[in-house]
Amino acid sequence: MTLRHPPHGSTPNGSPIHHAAVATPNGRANTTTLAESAVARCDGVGRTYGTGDRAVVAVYDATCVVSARDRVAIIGPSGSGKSTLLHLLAGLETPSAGQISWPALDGHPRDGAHRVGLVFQAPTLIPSMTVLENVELPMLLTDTPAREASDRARAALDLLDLDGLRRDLPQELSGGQAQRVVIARVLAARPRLILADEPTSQLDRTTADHVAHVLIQVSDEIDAALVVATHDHAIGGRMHTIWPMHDGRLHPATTRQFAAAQTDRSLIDTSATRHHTEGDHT
Ligand SMILES: Nc1ncnc2c1ncn2[C@@H]1O[C@H](COP(=O)(O)OP(=O)(O)OP(=O)(O)O)[C@@H](O)[C@H]1O
Repeated sequence: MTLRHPPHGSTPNGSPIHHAAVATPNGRANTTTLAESAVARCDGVGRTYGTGDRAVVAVYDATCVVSARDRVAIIGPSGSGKSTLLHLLAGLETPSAGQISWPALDGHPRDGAHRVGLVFQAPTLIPSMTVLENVELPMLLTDTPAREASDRARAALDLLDLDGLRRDLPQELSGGQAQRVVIARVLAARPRLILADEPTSQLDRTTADHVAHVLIQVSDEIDAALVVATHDHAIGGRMHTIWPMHDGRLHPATTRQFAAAQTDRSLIDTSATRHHTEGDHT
């Protein structure tokens, strides 16, 4: 099977490694390979949908590390594989090739307590439940005592200035309020890794900026790593690390390179790109 686009940038083993960028006192970015502190780690991960002439490689040979408290933005055109990579990192998809591990989560991204928190493009709230009940629900489903779930949900809603909306139903909320309720739900569950897929794409500029701010504030509050797939430069500019993605491939870059990436329309063009293959690469 061949891809239309050849690999970019490689390491001795042929795979680009995407390390966490770590700020240092002198302002320079260092890299870290602390495998034991990795919240999530991909080694040569691929995901192919379909087979034969219809096969599409959504993610090809991705090697990357998300460390504790990282702030990563995956930026790329529509169809470049950002959502698929997030789903792989969440353990919602199984790789067709390579391996994903979650060393700092005891190897289990979704078992037991809420180790991975998800924020999607459209707020995912249960329409028949109040705001408070929506925030409590995931904790109750994982056997958190009712009193504790209620306390944590109320505290999360307070922190996000949503305490006045506790009894409201999702249909009564604006888009920005609903997305903040989803973030409150993540905050209350205290995951180690937050994965957000275009969390601000349906919001106006002011609301998007506020939601982005809140998402980062919440990640700081609970010491979680944050990975956001986005076209939104306002979010990208606030992250430690940028992972440009194109045709299913991750390209190494850090925030220092982001200014250059912003002028490269190939990284932010929203036109769809697909990468058809002649077979399965696994
Ligand atoms: N379940 C699926 N079955 C078949 N093809 C899929 C599936 N999910 C994704 N794809 C294909 O994989 C490629 C990557 O899709 P993905 O949604 O990951 O890209 P993306 O960068 O998140 O796009 P967008 O920014 O539009 O959300 C696309 O060509 C898409 O059509």
